[in-house]
Amino acid sequence: MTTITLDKIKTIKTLNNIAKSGMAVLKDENYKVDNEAKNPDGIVVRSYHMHDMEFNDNLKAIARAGAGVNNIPIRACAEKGIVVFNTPGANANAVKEMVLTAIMASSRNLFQGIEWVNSLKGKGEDVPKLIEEGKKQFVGREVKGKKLGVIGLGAIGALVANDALNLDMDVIGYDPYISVDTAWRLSRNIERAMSMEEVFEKADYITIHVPLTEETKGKLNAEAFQRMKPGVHLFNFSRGGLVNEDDLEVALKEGQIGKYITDFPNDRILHMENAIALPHLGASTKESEENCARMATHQLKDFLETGNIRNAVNFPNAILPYTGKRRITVFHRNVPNMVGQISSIISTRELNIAAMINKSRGDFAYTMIDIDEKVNGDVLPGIQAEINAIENVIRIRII
Ligand SMILES: NC(=O)c1ccc[n+]([C@@H]2O[C@H](COP(=O)([O-])OP(=O)(O)OC[C@H]3O[C@@H](n4cnc5c(N)ncnc54)[C@H](O)[C@@H]3O)[C@@H](O)[C@H]2O)c1
Ligand SMILES: O=C(O)CC[C@@H](O)C(=O)O
Repeated sequence: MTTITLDKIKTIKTLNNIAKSGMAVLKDENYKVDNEAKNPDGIVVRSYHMHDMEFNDNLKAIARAGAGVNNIPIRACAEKGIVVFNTPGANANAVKEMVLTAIMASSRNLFQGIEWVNSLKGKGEDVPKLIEEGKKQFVGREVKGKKLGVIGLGAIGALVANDALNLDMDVIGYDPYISVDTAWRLSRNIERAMSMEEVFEKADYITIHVPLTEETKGKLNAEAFQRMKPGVHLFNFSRGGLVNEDDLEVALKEGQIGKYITDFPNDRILHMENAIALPHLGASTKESEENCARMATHQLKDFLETGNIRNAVNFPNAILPYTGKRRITVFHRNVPNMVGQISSIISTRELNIAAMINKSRGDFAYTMIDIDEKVNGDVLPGIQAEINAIENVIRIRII
């Protein structure tokens, strides 16, 4: 008979540096953090590229301490019943502060100004005179009264849009998939664009805050640049892949884009004039790293211990108050009659279902069932085998 091991110690592997206060959440006798582990139950990650990784059969969840999940093969994970979490909003304030800093700094030519002043090192007593003579090349413009276009009004975009109003900027925003919660938080003084093109045409500054997906990849291209006001400043604190670099190079050369400020440089970008490159610092504050790490590890722990799913990106959220009784969790495809088949396997053993939840998201679904009595361990392998044999079941876990 197969043995089902319940309540064993869970091994966690980290693929990036994760804030200590986050890892402290997993510091108890039920967890072992081992970064060399070959068969971890859970992985905590930031930007580590996971697309080429092989996942072991024991891996149950990946917790991304951050927002973007383009470094993780989330569909392939769903196919294996591996839940991928992220931490929505946990680093949004850090990125917002960085974007607003970048808007002001680019407007006043601070980046180039500082570089030039540093180049005067060694000029001795002439430095003050040279500065007064040379500063005219860095005359900037004020943001007050200019229009900021915000593409993507999620956790970061909404904060940027609201706060830009306090800098006396006019703000126009575009997000066809905006959530109700975010819409409530947005100031009514933000103009609503009906298309991305409208933002391109109207804004003096454009900042993009959308995930990198098949839909958004390369969205900022020649066609987009041509619609923009000449000399526009473009801010990309989301992902490099949103921009077509061939087209960007031309637009910068021709002055159609006045400045491109990005958190995602590569060698090519470093060679482009008026491209200002930052070392992916948007979320790099102590506060944000701790927020993300704590949220990620709490979600991971809760899932490993109770099966509850909060803030997954490839499975639905599903929360069923945990009673400590036997819980059967099943990942399956989103097709009819799965709940019926699963529950009949339980009821034929005359076990009473105490609570149940079934949620779906796209092609995938998740069912949790609590059994009333603490069942004899011998019954469980049979239940597991029968549920596993149902067509369209991806994975079963008994807690
Ligand atoms: N530079 C950094 O360090 C850093 C830090 C955090 C996040 N990010 C990046 O920023 C992105 C956004 O982060 P967030 O926390 O605001 O995420 P979020 O999920 O809260 O917001 C994304 C928003 O984009 C919208 N959207 C999706 N497709 C769109 C489209 N085609 N057109 C317009 N809007 C669209 C969504 O409706 C959503 O409101 C992340 O996916 C990540 O790639 C970067
Ligand atoms: O982990 C980081 O430092 C950056 C994270 C950021 O790019 C995100 O998408 O949340």
